[in-house]
Amino acid sequence: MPVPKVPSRRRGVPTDPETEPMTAEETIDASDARRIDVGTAGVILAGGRSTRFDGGDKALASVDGVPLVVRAADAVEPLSDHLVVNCRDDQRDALADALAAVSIPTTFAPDPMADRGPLFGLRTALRHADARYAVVVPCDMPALTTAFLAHLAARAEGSTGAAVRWDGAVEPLPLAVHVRAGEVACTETLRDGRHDLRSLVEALSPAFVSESTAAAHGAPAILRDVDTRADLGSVARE
Ligand SMILES: Nc1nc2c(ncn2[C@@H]2O[C@H](COP(=O)(O)OP(=O)(O)OP(=O)(O)O)[C@@H](O)[C@H]2O)c(=O)[nH]1
Repeated sequence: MPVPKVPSRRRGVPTDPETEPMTAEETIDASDARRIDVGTAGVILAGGRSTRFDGGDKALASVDGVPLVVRAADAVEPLSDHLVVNCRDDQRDALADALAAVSIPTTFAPDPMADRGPLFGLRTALRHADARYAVVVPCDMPALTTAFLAHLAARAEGSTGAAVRWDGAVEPLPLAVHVRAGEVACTETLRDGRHDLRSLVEALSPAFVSESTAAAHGAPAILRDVDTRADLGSVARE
């Protein structure tokens, strides 16, 4: 099956990453051609600094005794052939300890440069994904359900991906994305000087889950993220 075409947003400017000059950091390894293009990867984005979360990495903070990163893994694991965890190098050991019980193969994908934002982190993760599609979740959305992610993944089939629109605005995470199309769109978006996941979703032009379907799955509660200690407390009380 061909890679779904990512709509080009830059008229008159070459946008093919195979022909456009690349920085060393963007060079795609030749082994890409041998990468597997079937199945689904679960991707957890965990490379943020948790600056609003008073003390420590929020990915390791617990709700009902279960670390947020483990909740993220539990949600994507039933849909995935393998798991890719994007993080910084210095987070890796603690995250690996927390995720020791994950039963599918798990790859850590540390960013070559820290603090470049979640879009950069997603591209790093997609480069480690041997799969046709990836179901991407942040480490800090503890109420996400496998059932909702399964719906998102099903919506993505045959498209560049699927995302959620809530109250008229794009919610860039969780996201189901065609791995190769996603890599191209991440690279183009970063080259355009945009570093946010909403710009990626705009570039991908994916399918969208309707608000009524999202609501039937428990939105907005399932989409609540944890930024602060207070957020953690209120999620735990629900
Ligand atoms: N790889 C990578 N991921 C990031 C980066 N910033 C945020 N993320 C991830 O993106 C998702 C949303 O993160 P935010 O809550 O907006 O940011 P955060 O850095 O984790 O937290 P704050 O420092 O409080 O803003 C989380 O899964 C983060 O781990 C980054 O610079 N690199």
